Amino acid sequence: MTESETLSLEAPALPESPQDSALAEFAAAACRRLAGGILGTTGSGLRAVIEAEVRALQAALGDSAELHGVAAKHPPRFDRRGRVQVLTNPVMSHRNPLAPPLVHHHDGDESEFRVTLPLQYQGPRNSLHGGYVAVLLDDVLWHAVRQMAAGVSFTRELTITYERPVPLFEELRIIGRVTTIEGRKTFAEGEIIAGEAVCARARGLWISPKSSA
Ligand SMILES: CCCCC/C=C\C/C=C\C/C=C\C/C=C\CCCC(=O)SCCNC(=O)CCNC(=O)[C@H](O)C(C)(C)COP(=O)(O)OP(=O)(O)OC[C@H]1O[C@@H](n2cnc3c(N)ncnc32)[C@H](O)[C@@H]1OP(=O)(O)O
Repeated sequence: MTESETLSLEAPALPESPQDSALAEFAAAACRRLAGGILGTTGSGLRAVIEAEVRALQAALGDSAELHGVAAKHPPRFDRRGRVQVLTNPVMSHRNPLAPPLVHHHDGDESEFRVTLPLQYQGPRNSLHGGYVAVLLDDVLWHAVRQMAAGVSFTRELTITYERPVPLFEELRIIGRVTTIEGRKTFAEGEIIAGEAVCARARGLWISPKSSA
């Protein structure tokens, strides 16, 4: 059980209604679609994309049936001091339009994301921007470390090897695993795989600050 799950049980009430949490994630999804549409269309196509999302948002704000029964994946929680906490992570949070909607699995010392990335992540034509390659690997390795190491650890060193372009528009497997734990230091490695091809590899070191170990 994560820290936030434990704290939410002690909380007297949720900081916003379940419908508003669902609305926030719906709005984030509309922002993602808009970002792809603004980059991927021009002229009348562009106007159609914008109009469709504006209409969808207006309908959702008007409490349309669209959101009934939809549970937010990352509703706000209370922390230990009773403050509202929103998951802002730009890779994981369903409430953050910058984060692609990915599926996360964890098994033993390994974490895996599955995601298909749209146009707004493009660097070279039809390929993922190299900085975002590092972002994804940093996050998946951090999740593997988080499961295995005591306390919260921070990325101290991260080395990326770009083997071949990471494709957009097809499902990627992004994998991280812990290799060694030495006191406050946790070493991890991983890769991004498209089909059968390893496109990028990462290895790095995470350190837990003295106070949190
Ligand atoms: C979705 C679920 C969420 C649930 C969350 C719940 C709680 C979450 C709370 C926080 C969430 C945080 C992150 C989550 C988000 C993103 C995940 C991705 C990860 C990141 O995006 S995170 C941001 C980027 N990151 C930083 O912002 C770090 C900046 N940095 C520092 O804050 C310090 O740098 C620190 C603390 C890292 C270390 O500071 P320090 O002072 O403790 O370190 P120190 O120098 O003492 O080294 C200790 C020992 O490591 C050895 N050592 C050092 N370097 C080495 C090397 N290269 N190779 C081999 N050994 C090495 C030394 O030789 C010594 O070894 P020895 O102990 O044996 O002497």
